[in-house]
Amino acid sequence: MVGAGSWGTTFAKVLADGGAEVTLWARRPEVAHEIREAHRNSDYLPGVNLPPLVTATSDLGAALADAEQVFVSIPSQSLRENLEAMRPLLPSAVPVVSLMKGVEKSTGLRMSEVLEIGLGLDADRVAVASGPNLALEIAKEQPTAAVVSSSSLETAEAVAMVARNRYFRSFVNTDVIGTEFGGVLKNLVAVAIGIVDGVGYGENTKASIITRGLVEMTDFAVAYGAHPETLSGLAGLGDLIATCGSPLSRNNTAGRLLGQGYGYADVVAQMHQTAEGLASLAPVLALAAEKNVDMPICRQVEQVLAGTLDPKDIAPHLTTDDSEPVGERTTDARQTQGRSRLRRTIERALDQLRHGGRSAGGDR
Ligand SMILES: NC(=O)C1=CN([C@@H]2O[C@H](COP(=O)(O)OP(=O)(O)OC[C@H]3O[C@@H](n4cnc5c(N)ncnc54)[C@H](OP(=O)(O)O)[C@@H]3O)[C@@H](O)[C@H]2O)C=CC1
Ligand SMILES: O=C(CO)COP(=O)(O)O
Repeated sequence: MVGAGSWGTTFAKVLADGGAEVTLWARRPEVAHEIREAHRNSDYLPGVNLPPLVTATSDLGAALADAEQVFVSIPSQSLRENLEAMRPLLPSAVPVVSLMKGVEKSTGLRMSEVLEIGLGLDADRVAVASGPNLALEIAKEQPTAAVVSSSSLETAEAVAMVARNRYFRSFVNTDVIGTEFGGVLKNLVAVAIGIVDGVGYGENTKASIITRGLVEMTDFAVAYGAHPETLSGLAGLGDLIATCGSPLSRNNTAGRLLGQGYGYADVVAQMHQTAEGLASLAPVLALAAEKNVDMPICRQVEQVLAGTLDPKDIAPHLTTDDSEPVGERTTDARQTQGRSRLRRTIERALDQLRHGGRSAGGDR
């Protein structure tokens, strides 16, 4: 496991509780020492005991030596700088799994793409795992589920087999784009919900934004080739509900601070853990513009971050243009939607034929 923050450490526990021997790589020797000697990571998971099958090192080579599967859980914006060191140390032919939920700011690439390029891997060796997975709840062994996705079903199943225990169930699919973008995009909606919480608005506002947020997530991901059912699954709707509903979410927390009137710099200074949504917002909006996908909620979050929108003006009566409510599309828009829905239905049918009657999307 590359990364010993809250998620890397928790996922190491998930794997170990399923019977795997796990070596965590921590960049700080003192973190590795505490995990090795005291079976704790008090910086990130206070009060949680780690199983004996989890050990740790700050030597990347020692962590990767003889690994049968490699999981990566560091902040998305720091992935690229770590790959050069990882590349010569990576055992050949093992799956590499991204647990990260961001896109690279400078390129707009998903984390699986950065792994493929930076480590020189075939897509079939790369998998992503995503779902409603708030680390602290899982570290306390509260039951949940996730999706492991790879363009190779065999790779996804091999990883899911290991990432499974009495409180953690892994489903599989081959819709990497949908699974990965689900995790990225729910963070942006969670920031919006945090802003709403911070302002003091109630459940109607939040439900409207969550529901419309899911539409934005689906429109965006489908425009990039995702299957819409993946966005209704654990990696989309599931994670959206968990992240928007929990004060444990760092994205939600960052939003709440913005809603309470703190500026972007203050929020970043107050966050001691990774809030991926803040860095993913700009590249996601750039990608959305490339495909003509309207993302009014994300745009409003961007304006709040930039200080050009008063947080209390964030609202579900969002418009696609100055006059048009988001959900009530014009006839033209409906016709375009109808056409793209037909195209998606045909693509799905073809995809099902390719996958022996099963769609690549959805959680299985
Ligand atoms: N926490 C959660 O509930 C979940 C998180 N995720 C995703 O997992 C990923 C990691 O997040 P999470 O573990 O929560 O983050 P944390 O902030 O808890 O931990 C970040 C980890 O990455 C290390 N790190 C920071 N900067 C670098 C760097 N430049 N190079 C190498 N290592 C670095 C930190 O080391 P140090 O301690 O030395 O700073 C720490 O071990 C994110 O993409 C997040 O979206 C996904 C599902 C659930
Ligand atoms: O991805 C997560 C839950 O699935 C964690 O969300 P935060 O990064 O907002 O804490």
